[in-house]
Amino acid sequence: MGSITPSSEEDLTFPSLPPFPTDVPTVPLLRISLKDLLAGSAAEEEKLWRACCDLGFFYFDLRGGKGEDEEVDGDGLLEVADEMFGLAEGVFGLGVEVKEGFSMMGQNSYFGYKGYGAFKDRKGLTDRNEFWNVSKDDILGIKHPLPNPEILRREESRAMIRRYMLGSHALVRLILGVLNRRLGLPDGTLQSLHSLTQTSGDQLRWVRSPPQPPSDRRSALGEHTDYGSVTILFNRLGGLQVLPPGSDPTWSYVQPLRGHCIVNLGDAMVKFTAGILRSNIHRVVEPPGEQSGCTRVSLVYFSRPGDEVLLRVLKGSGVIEGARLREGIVEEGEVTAKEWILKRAFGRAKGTEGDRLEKEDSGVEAS
Ligand SMILES: O=C(O)CCC(=O)C(=O)O
Ligand SMILES: [Fe+2]
Repeated sequence: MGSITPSSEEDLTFPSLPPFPTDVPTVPLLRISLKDLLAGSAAEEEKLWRACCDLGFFYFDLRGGKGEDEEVDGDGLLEVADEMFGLAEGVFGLGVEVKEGFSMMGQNSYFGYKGYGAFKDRKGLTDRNEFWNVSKDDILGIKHPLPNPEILRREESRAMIRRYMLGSHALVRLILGVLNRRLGLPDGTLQSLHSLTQTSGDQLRWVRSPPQPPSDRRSALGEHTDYGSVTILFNRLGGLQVLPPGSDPTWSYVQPLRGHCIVNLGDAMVKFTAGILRSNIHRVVEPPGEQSGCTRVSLVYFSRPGDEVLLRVLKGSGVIEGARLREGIVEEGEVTAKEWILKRAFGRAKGTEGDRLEKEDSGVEAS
């Protein structure tokens, strides 16, 4: 695994942070240019398709990418993502007791706060992160507002989060549009399963992991596949690792690149396409090298199918039907996205079997 070698005129580092080391294994994710994709580049579309089939992870270069309808706005999203990192400081800076008052466990809800060490991995080891989930349906007024601390009830915070969610969702729709075409599905199929106005488990998450004692280090966030559809991730410090497919896989870092987000597919896309698309195992460990002394915060948008969407192989595409037959997938029973998300989310809280993929079980925790 080489390291990312940007073309010489590009500086994709984060000047205010210690550098990402050059001597650790990294995954050479494909870099897709939003600008070129929007301009209709067939080569860019082909790269996106390959990345989604082969690894299920890619970099999306957001710089200068603006759609005609103004919904997709790469620079606008980069800007609001920056502001969202600022808001995260205020949210995590609240006292532990305040934060615990919004615990997702206490509320038996998937939204709100998860305290440091509240989840266990399969080996029973507790995590080394705290996170906060905010519901898209709350922010867009599709459901009534959930309990939130004052900092997240402020209209300026809600407006910022709304912009961030709309911007991320616009990217998701663009990606789904390309995949829909390549899969030969009837026009708009994937987009309609991920409509903004439907109730869904879509959410943002901030994840925060403080430095760990050198003598006692472990994953900050255990290995898992995401269980939704498309994840849009903003990283600044290293720590995210992917286990690439292959006979002798090595956990490899994803080097954060300024101006880019990281996109990965979740298990719902694998289900819908009978395994044509890939959701890859990943985890978060301490930032590498000189970065290990820093507190790591990441910003994630998880898009998921609408609550009532059935998690099953999609009809209407010969390509998908061929894959279903090849894989011998016979579907029994019906699971809605809502049921599936709750099962996967709370399986994880307990570190139980409930949190695993079924047939395509990768034997790992899900996120
Ligand atoms: O923090 C990251 O970079 C990744 C987070 C993640 O994988 C998750 O929350 O599912
Ligand atoms: Fe994840």
